[in-house]
Amino acid sequence: MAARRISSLLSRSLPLISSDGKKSYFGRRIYRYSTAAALEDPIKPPVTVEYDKLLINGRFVDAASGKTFKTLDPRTGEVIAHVAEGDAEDINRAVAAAREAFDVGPWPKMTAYERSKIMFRFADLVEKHNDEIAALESWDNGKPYEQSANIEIPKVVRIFRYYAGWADKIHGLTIPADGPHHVQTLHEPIGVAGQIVPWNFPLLLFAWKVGPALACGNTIVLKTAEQTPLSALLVSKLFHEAGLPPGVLNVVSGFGPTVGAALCSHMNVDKVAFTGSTETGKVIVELAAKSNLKPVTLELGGKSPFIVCEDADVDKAVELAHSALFFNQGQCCCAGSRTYVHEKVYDEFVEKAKARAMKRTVGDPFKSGTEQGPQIDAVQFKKILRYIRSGTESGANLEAGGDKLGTKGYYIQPTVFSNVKDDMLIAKEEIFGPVQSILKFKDLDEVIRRANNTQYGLAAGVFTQNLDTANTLMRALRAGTVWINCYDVFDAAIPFGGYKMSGNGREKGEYGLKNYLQVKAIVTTLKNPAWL
Ligand SMILES: NC(=O)c1ccc[n+]([C@@H]2O[C@H](COP(=O)([O-])OP(=O)(O)OC[C@H]3O[C@@H](n4cnc5c(N)ncnc54)[C@H](O)[C@@H]3O)[C@@H](O)[C@H]2O)c1
Repeated sequence: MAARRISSLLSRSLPLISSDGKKSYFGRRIYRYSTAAALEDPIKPPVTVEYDKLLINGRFVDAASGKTFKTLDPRTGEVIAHVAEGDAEDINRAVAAAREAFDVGPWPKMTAYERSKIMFRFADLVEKHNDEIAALESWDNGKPYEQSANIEIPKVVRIFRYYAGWADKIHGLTIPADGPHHVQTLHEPIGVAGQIVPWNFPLLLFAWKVGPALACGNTIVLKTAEQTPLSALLVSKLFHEAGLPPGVLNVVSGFGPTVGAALCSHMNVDKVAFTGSTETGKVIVELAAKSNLKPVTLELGGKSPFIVCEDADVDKAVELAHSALFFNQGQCCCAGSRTYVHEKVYDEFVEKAKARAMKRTVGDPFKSGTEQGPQIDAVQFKKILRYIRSGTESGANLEAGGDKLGTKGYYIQPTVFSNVKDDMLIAKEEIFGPVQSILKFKDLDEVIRRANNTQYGLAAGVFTQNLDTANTLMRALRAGTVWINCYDVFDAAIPFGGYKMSGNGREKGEYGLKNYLQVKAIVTTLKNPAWL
């Protein structure tokens, strides 16, 4: 769809939620958001759903059972589409297609350059259809359209170009060994990769998984999240238009305990890559171990610290900490969900963080200027509201927000708690919503100990102008990524993954290729000595 048409639809006048209401509550003044009249009349998304079946062996097909499930609009809870619901039988069909495309070919037998050309063509097609794909992503997920169109889909394009560039640069080594032997290694694709993605970044995580797997010559059966099945079907169609042979990329929509479990348990799947909760990650590893011991890479949950040191420029730190937490409705595995602030700047920081949250524009994702849309679904919505209640009940100060917005869909007020203690649930567990928890600290040793005192280790943020402080923290923090004076920098070349129970393996960058390669050692006897 033409970009012009989409932007004209988006500029329809619709008021955003204003945030200037105030109300006395338990003797304290807290801020309240005004009634969300604007949310009652959702903007019609500028896209239609064309693909709602399973994609197996290059064709869109119904589920073997004929069943479908509903995918819902998070703005209203209304049905967007009925999508074919796969189960174990469909996984069998998809794995058979992927197996054939791997064992017989053509994918791993094509030259790397031919594979890379198809991936580059696909990236061009995604770029061409950017606005249409972004609209579908935002409709199914609830994230602001401008975020999808200007950040996420361009990043999908970048990831595919990055890995297309790697396809013909993957090679092994020659190794000097004792004795009369010529030793070399081949870096070979693993085979059929099972990939399971969550709903918070449906296409970006599709790209993180599909890009490196295809560059290395693997074939794929991918399971989308049941909340967001649509965008992967659309782009997979484009991949076939770009020349991807049938069977190389199969997409099976459906639920975790059926489709997901069948994929992880399948004896003909050679590897599983999973992104989702730590709880489900444990199930995945167990299913893989109990079947054929396939290797598993995991990108799981987090409770990442964002540390504001005493020398920080408070205004900049407030803005960065705000986006570190609230980006994508707070639904980020690496959200900076424990904001540690030095006592010298704490009071000023809390006041400004509250004011910033109050200014956050919550509204229809298709309205230009919206920073925050609805949460993904009723389950997450209720869970977040329970955490907010728990924060208040455990004695944290509710500085802003604290409630839902509107009567339709899953909108939640940007919420800020101060005076949060490490042992409160809101400081320990992953909320996955727009709830900022601010904690006070006195010195570096203390904040290092507290920041590391978690089962997670996905990411950390540090805000300081002092080089020694930055150097100390970047080494002491036990996390897969440490962002210094920045946050959420997701370049295609930068590896991403977790320490501890945030997962294992790294996605993106050169490291991401390792998940999809195995090493074969070739040893050839030489005449002794070889040069005679
Ligand atoms: N580390 C990362 O890169 C990263 C990125 C995004 C999200 N996450 C994490 O994902 C979680 C939110 O996503 P969610 O609620 O959809 O997680 P989830 O674990 O419930 O679901 C993720 C995916 O796993 C599937 N699944 C569920 N049960 C399964 C089973 N028994 N067998 C196989 N597959 C199964 C789901 O259908 C979905 O596709 C958060 O904890 C978040 O931190 C991590």
